[in-house]
Amino acid sequence: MKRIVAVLGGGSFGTAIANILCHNGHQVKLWLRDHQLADHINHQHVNNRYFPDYPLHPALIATTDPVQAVADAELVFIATPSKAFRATIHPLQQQLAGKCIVSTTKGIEADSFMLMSQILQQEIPTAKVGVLSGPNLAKEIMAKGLTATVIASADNELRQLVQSVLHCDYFRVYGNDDMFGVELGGALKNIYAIVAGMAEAMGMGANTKSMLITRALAEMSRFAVNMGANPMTFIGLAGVGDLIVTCMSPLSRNFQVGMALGQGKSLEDAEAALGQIAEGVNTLQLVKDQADQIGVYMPLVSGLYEVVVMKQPVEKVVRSLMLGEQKTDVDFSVTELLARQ
Ligand SMILES: NC(=O)C1=CN([C@@H]2O[C@H](COP(=O)(O)OP(=O)(O)OC[C@H]3O[C@@H](n4cnc5c(N)ncnc54)[C@H](OP(=O)(O)O)[C@@H]3O)[C@@H](O)[C@H]2O)C=CC1
Ligand SMILES: O=C(CO)COP(=O)(O)O
Repeated sequence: MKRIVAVLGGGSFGTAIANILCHNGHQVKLWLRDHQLADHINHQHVNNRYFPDYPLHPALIATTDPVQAVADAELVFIATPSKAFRATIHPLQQQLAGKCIVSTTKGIEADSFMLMSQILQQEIPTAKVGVLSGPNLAKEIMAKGLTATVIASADNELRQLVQSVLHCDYFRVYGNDDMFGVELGGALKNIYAIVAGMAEAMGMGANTKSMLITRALAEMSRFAVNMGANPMTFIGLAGVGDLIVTCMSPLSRNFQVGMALGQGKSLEDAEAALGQIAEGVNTLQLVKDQADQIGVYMPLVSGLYEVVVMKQPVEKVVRSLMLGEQKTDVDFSVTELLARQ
């Protein structure tokens, strides 16, 4: 069945999602800010700022008018950076009321420590809300590389709707009802991708990378469970899956920022050279403060904070991490997990 869908945010991920929706025969409007880029997409069928090498589906309509973009849509995806999320939806409160709205944004709001789904519930209380997250490098999706994602929502109808509009022979969509855990996983893994990029730039070996990814998973799930997430979510695509892809692929912008830092560049230069969003930089500061407040042990977050914010030499921080107090390997026992069910 042909659906009317809107995507707000015509950067890398919004463009990739809009293109799949068109590929699947749905009527799609993509909202973006830049008039010239919108014209180019409508006439040349290429997003020449974010994906100059990939043709877009010719049926994709770009618009710079957000009201027009969402007017007839029953389903709306939001793919703006977390910094711009509330400002994007606030003026559309009336138009978005009662619709199915899915955030694809992997970040946390500064000051409030709110996730995007929580902002949606606050700004548009009548909406049905979901979150799309997983190991989803936009460029690989544009290249039709085989990919899986997770739609998380408490609303079964929304989960089914999103599965039906997005799934195709190169994009598989799994469901999860732990929206909080899925969304937190997507935000947290960006921090560890920066650490992994630094390790890569410093020439560290496979043992080190494996240690980093595994301890990152332990740390992010410990934090998320403390905040109310289901620990099982972290063994899924939106947990360990997304952590692996962003800590291993040079396509990850967070990994690229880490690489630049590891090569001795300043954070400002690293972000400027990227020209796209790397959410992990803001998330680091917010999670460090929150972890300190609620008393969760997060040595990798603290170590990265020491390097990036406190400007401590990376060698000194690595040494103190390695020589830290001895800990157990796995935090959660099977008995404990079963008791949580
Ligand atoms: N890229 C990826 O592989 C994936 C990204 N995500 C998540 O999706 C979110 C968006 O990322 P992504 O698409 O990659 O980012 P990009 O940097 O590629 O694009 C960001 C988009 O948001 C727009 N934008 C930036 N600032 C504002 C603002 N203040 N108001 C309105 N629009 C704004 C940009 O417009 P303009 O071009 O005019 O600056 C652009 O259209 C992030 O949270 C990211 O973590 C999730 C899965 C995969
Ligand atoms: O979230 C992503 C892949 O799942 C994209 O990661 P980056 O934002 O680091 O590019």
